[in-house]
Amino acid sequence: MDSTPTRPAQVAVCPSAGIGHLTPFLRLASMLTSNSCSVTLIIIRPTLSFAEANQINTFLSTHPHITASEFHILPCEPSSNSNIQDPFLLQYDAVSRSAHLLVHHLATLSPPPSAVFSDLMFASGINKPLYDLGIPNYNVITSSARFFSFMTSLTHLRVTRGDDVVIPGLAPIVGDDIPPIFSNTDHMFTRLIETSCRYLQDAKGIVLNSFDFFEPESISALQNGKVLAGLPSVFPVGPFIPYGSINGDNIPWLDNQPSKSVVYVSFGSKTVMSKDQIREIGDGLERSGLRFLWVIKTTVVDKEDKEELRDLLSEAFFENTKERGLILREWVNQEKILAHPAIGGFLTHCGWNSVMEAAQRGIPLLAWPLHGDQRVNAGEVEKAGLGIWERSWGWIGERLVKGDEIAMKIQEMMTSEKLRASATRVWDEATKAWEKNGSSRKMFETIIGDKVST
Ligand SMILES: O=c1ccn([C@@H]2O[C@H](COP(=O)(O)OP(=O)(O)O[C@H]3O[C@H](CO)[C@@H](O)[C@H](O)[C@H]3O)[C@@H](O)[C@H]2O)c(=O)[nH]1
Repeated sequence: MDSTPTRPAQVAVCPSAGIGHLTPFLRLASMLTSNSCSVTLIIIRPTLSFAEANQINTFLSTHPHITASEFHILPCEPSSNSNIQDPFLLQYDAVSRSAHLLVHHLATLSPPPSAVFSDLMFASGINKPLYDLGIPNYNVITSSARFFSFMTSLTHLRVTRGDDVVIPGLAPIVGDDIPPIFSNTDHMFTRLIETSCRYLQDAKGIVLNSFDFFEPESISALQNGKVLAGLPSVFPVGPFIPYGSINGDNIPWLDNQPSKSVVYVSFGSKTVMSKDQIREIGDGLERSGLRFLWVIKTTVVDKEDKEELRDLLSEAFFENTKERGLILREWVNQEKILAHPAIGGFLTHCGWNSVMEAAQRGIPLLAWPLHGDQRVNAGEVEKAGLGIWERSWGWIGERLVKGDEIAMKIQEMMTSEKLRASATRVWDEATKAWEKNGSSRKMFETIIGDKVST
């Protein structure tokens, strides 16, 4: 018997910008370190938001075995042809333009990585060089399998605004669910996604934060090569496992609410909506008569000044809901909130992390997408039985959705026995995926096995 001790695999984990991309990578880093890998976390500098900086600090303090290595990206540049204002999109572009420098940066790590887990935004700069160096590189996809299928298809199909998109192996993607920017091939973000996906073939594998039960059609079409021939192996290993103790305090108010009675309302880390729409949500929550925990964000990046709550909502609203509602403006610990027994439903924009976190807890969702992948994600939520989606509301901001409509849908989410049962089934299946012989666990073990032996 070979008595040589196996050296732990040296893994570099490379997230890109924004909490929605950072969080799944921190979870993955934690999962890898719990499975005997020695992990170096690449930290993009500068970070855009306080939330990211805090999350990284807390993560590193709770994971002393993980080494951090700062990677300074090139400055953001205003987009020449599409007038992009969103600081996160500009940051993705800067990450992608800096990606070739990451290869040199990785080479300076000591010991050098024997495997890399990197965000799709790095693909154009690192996939080919790492392939040539014989270092297995797994591109980690932070969105749904279905939206990923759409992104990879941009390499060969033209999107016409409003038209359904037909992808082999999948039910057509409804035209209205695709953000209009994807019909503009010159748009910086469209080019970024398309170019990145061209390099996927040089990756060792594609890691998805999804699981077989949740997205059977897309996962199987990706794995069988129907979506795109030449893709490397696809590993659905979701939901990524939360590592606990992220920043954000306990909310004692929740402890005093009855089981499954509270509607949690939050639209992710960077959502902004009009004041009128915020007032209508307030009206909806008031009319619903339900308890609620509402996280209001009025800035795209949390470093900007906040609007006074009293300027957003009326005195009457505060008076009428003071016994049953709590509004928070700061960063909350969503992971902890969703795990709290008082939470009975979640009005969400369907950012994929929020979807997977709700799946892990069996929390019924009411989907109201804002942008990007979120309408496609909402469709997956509905199909899997985790939530309901009122398509007529459109994207957030497309039309003013009135309080009475919101109240009706929230009540449906909170009272439907059928929905609660199907959401509980999703919870069971998400749990099973990570049990011994579960689909995600087996996939994860395959990656670890491949990597250690490379
Ligand atoms: O106050 C807050 C707000 C958010 N979160 C966490 O932050 C993450 C937010 O991620 P997500 O729900 O995916 O929303 P976004 O930040 O909007 O995510 C971006 O990234 C996702 C993954 O690519 C995409 O699906 C989204 O469309 C895109 O907007 C989740 O883990 C939340 O639990 C908190 O803990 N506290």
